[in-house]
Amino acid sequence: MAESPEDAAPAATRCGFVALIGAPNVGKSTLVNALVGSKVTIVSRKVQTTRALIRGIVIENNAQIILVDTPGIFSPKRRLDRAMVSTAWSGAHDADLVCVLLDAKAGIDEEADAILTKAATVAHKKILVLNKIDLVPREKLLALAKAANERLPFEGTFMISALTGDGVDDLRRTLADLVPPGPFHYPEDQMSDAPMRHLAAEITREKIFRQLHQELPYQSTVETDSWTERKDKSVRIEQTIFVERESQRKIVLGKGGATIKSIGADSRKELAEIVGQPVHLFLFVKVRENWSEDPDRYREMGLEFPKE
Ligand SMILES: Nc1nc2c(ncn2[C@@H]2O[C@H](COP(=O)(O)OP(=O)(O)OP(=O)(O)O)[C@@H](O)[C@H]2O)c(=O)[nH]1
Repeated sequence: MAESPEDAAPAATRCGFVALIGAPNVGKSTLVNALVGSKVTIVSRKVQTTRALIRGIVIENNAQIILVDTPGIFSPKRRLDRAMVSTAWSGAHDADLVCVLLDAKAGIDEEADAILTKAATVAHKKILVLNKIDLVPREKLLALAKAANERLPFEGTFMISALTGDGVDDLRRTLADLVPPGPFHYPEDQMSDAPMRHLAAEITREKIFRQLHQELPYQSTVETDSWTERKDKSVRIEQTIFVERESQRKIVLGKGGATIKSIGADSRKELAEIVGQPVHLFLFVKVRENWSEDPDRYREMGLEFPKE
């Protein structure tokens, strides 16, 4: 976590880390985007798209809220999955405040049940956030809020729709009140400390997800190799997509390179919007057997490499 001298800001400011904890697909990334008001993490219909901790930063009144968007929590089987889960929980233990998100439509299902049990072991203040209220009648929400509050003590319960923005302002104000007093950790104009290279890799990965619907996306990763600002105010970005097998490389390339071309075009368009300047994107596809067992790839994604 960033350090700044105690006297760097007036005493009236507040600043803290808020971890979002919830089952895959509960809407954490959508909520981060709604709270921050600009796209900082990728959103996909497929589960477990968020692999690393990506923070969004919000200023509300005199408070700086640093959001830690954790990977979805689920029962880990593969090594990569275990890394994601332990990263998620270490985010919760390091934070000043924890938001436990429940999908209002799904209610307390098996996954939510496991999360509530584990959340009870986190010592920090916790807030219950029932998301997707646009999909559920009011009576059901009240019953769910009651059931969850009976499981563990929450500082407050919020019923929101991260998608429509309903209730999000209220939640933001409360988070601002609850983070501890202290100086800002980040410059005020900084929306996300996720390095642009990482965000750029996430965007390309999102396009791979969208275009290749089978098993493949889970066995691929993207790294940004270079990011060069050019004299004509455009930026040249080179990225490598790693897959595990030659057959997968062929799928990513597509017939005559059609698939990779289309992935690149989509990604380039979105990157240009985000950076606000023309982007030249170069994508390479490499086979790296067992990349999901390679500690270096984990470091690139901001994850700890689990020992077993
Ligand atoms: N109807 C409705 N859909 C929502 C809401 N919030 C999120 N969603 C949808 O739920 C899906 C999952 O949202 P994400 O934000 O990617 O979920 P996540 O928890 O970050 O998922 P992981 O990264 O897999 O952990 C997306 O299709 C969102 O559009 C909401 O308030 N209402």
